[in-house]
Amino acid sequence: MAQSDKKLLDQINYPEDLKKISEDDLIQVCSELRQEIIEQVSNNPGHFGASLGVVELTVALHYVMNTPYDNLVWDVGHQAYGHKILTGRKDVFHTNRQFKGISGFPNRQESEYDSFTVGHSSTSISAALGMAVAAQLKGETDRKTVAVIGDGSMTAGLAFEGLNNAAGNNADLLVILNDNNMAIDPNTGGLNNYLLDITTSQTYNKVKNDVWRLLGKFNRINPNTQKLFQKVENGVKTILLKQSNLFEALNFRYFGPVDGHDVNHLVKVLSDLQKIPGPKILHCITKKGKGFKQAEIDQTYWHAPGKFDKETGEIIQSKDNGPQAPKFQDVFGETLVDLAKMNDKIVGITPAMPTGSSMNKLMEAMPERAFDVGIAEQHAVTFSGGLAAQGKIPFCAIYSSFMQRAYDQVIHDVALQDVNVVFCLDRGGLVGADGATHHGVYDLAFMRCVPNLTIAAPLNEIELRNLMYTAQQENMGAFSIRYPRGRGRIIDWKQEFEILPVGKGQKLKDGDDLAILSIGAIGTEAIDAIEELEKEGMSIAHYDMRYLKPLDEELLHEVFSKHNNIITLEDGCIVGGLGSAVLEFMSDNGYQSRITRLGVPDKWVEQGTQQELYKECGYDKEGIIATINKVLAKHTS
Ligand SMILES: Cc1ncc(C[n+]2csc(CCOP(=O)(O)OP(=O)(O)O)c2C)c(N)n1
Ligand SMILES: CC(=O)[C@@H](O)[C@H](O)COP(=O)(O)O
Ligand SMILES: [Mg+2]
Repeated sequence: MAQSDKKLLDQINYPEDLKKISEDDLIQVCSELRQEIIEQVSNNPGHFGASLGVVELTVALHYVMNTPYDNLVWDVGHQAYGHKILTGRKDVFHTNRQFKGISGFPNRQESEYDSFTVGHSSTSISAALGMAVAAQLKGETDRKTVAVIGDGSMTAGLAFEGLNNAAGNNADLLVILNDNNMAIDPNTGGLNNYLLDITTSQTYNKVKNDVWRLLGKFNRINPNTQKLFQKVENGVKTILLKQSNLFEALNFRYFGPVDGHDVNHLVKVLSDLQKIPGPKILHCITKKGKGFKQAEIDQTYWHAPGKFDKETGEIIQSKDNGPQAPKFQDVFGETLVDLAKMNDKIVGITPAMPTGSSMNKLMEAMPERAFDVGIAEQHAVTFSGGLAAQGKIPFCAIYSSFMQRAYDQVIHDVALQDVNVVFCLDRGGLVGADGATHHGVYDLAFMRCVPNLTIAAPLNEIELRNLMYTAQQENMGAFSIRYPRGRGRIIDWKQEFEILPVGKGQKLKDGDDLAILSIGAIGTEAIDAIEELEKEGMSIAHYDMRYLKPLDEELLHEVFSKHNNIITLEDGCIVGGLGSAVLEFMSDNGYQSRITRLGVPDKWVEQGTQQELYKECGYDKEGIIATINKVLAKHTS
């Protein structure tokens, strides 16, 4: 049997095992944990740089805290791989993000060490505060609560709502600000500049050192002299306030910045902070990708790389199967640049996803007309509303699942204003390995009930391009276009622009036995299914609705007058989307066909490849064929 090179990590399955290791050996534990993450993720891709950056913090936290009794809340959770490995999941970590495997994010259903299910950013402070207050109410005075939040996630309004509330109620909460000066792309905005300032300012650091010296003394002195300490500390605090420390001004005690890669120092600091009650913040400076050269250099790429060689860092390319169709996000990015050249009213907005959404293409081509507003979906939408109120045409690109956070802004600050904002909802539908927190399956349903909003979903890349072209025509109002994660099928997609009339779908093919009504790119699964069934002599009609709102009623009258059996197909929740809209149409118009709805059932769908998940939900090619056969077997005899 091969000798393990992880002698210490091999002995650790749970934090109680970690606690048996001597402080002197913690550096070695960190090195082995880092190596484990590198080996696992090189072979089974996932989030990488963020977990490498918090190895020392993770080890120190589990060394000092009494988890799971103490609550440890990770923000986003993409950095929690080390946490998972140290809390009972080392042996199953190779199934990370896979179908029926473990989740890529902390998940309450998966482990008692995951105190909160996460995936969307900036929830940690509010959730941790809730836990700290609950502990207070239950009289659990010994129970500690820690939130770990990145500098990127700290830019969201929700994080500040949590800070504001925490400061007002004096609960025992430690917020660890993991500052690596990066989001997925470089972090932006005033807070980012502020954090850089307090990290580098000489005067500030002198005051900080005084605080640490006092803290050291505090641990050695007896309780009777603590009052004296507090007096001195209040004096220091006043100086800090004079330095305009934002967190101090919010009534948090601010400590740091500290080196987030010095595990022994972190253990000491965290132990010290456990003795200080009330809301406090520890500012840790870390490097995203720490310990893997390439990941430290190109931090955006290595946020979530594909497979790579764990020794050399070389990316392992998938087999070359000839020219590939583009990713939908790239069709969006390139088309936006083309349109912005033609129409000078167009501007682009992304909440912290320039690379993921391909807004970076407009940022490169026309930097003055593209805005990365930080992780701030609500602001991104209202900011777009303001731009549009002054005659601009904002293309606001947001992942469908993150748009959930900005629902009121869609209604109140765009639709109600009657302005021309184009929402480009990327990752619409099941997204795959990110799982339940990230599936973009609700937008069709939650957008459909908003008045004054046009809702479209392209069948393919050419339609995406043309819908974007259509949406920026005069007086189009609020317009939402959703498209999936990944690639389409059309290689030659850059064709002449064409207007796709609002509220008009298309008949893709005639047929007698049954009709499929689909919306969006999932329609290609129906195309494949129909092709297969035609070989067996079946005749299936297929309509691509293209617009969910307004619905193409003319087309629907045609469908209902010809067909008794209709299947609706959408890569979205079955409650409230296309299927529901078609049922409403049928009822309103007195038709009596049989409608079978295919889409995401009313339950949580976990992680897997997109194909595995389409299958699980019954709307991959085989699932569609099975449904057609079932419907026809039941109703044609
Ligand atoms: C509401 C929401 N918007 C966007 C994202 C996408 N996202 C995931 S991680 C991340 C960057 C987070 O930056 P930071 O908190 O600094 O963590 P780091 O990756 O630097 O460790 C973003 C934008 C998300 N998960 N949730
Ligand atoms: C953690 C997080 O929210 C992002 O990193 C997300 O996983 C990105 O998804 P894509 O890979 O689809 O860009
Ligand atoms: Mg960061």
